[in-house]
Amino acid sequence: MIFEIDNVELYYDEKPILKSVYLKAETGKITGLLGRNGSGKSSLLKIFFGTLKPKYKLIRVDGQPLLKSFYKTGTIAMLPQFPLLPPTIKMQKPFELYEVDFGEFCELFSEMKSKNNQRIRELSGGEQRIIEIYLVLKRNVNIVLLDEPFAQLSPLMIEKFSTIIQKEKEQKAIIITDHRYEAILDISDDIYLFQNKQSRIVNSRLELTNLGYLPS
Ligand SMILES: Nc1ncnc2c1ncn2[C@@H]1O[C@H](COP(=O)(O)OP(=O)(O)OP(=O)(O)O)[C@@H](O)[C@H]1O
Repeated sequence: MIFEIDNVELYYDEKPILKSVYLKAETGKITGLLGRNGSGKSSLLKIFFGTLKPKYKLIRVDGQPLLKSFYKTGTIAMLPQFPLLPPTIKMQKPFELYEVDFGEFCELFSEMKSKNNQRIRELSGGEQRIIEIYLVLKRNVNIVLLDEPFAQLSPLMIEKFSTIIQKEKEQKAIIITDHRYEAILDISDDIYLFQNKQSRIVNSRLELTNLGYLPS
């Protein structure tokens, strides 16, 4: 499947944030978004998901315009920057809500198995994030949006999730943004740089340096 967002125009209090932004994601591909702080990456993900209304945008799925908020279709999942899970529920509960196999999770993350009776608020920030990323990635949807999944993860966890993301892309389109640009460059099939309120495809690390995103 091909997912496109086109002609995005976003203003906050009349201040332009995004202008004529275009982005494409495809089943079988990881699309990485890079850009300086405040360049509009999170806003674009929220607009795609449907929780932020811009002045203008057009979303197409396999060429057909999508006329309702994407999240209302039940075919998209998003990991926002902020915590997703209610703090008082027990760790195992959201697996039922998201219809994700808890046993498989425990096999992959054996260190989390003994914590299955703990409440979300009793886990570390990184442990909570591990559960959230896993749930969003494993949901039965067509497209997954990940906003800074790696921010609280240790290097080994970043590697582990990079592997899971690469496996999940076989059935899904995945859009990911993170300031750990090495990890993003490693796993992404396509990279967009957000700059000057616009998005552009970049093809090499040198281009990212020449465009002033990476230090020379
Ligand atoms: N609710 C809001 N009201 C007003 N301005 C906002 C709001 N949310 C974001 N902005 C502004 O919009 C711009 C883009 O923000 P956004 O969070 O999309 O950037 P980002 O590229 O995801 O940044 P970061 O990498 O730092 O998370 C920023 O200048 C920010 O100050």
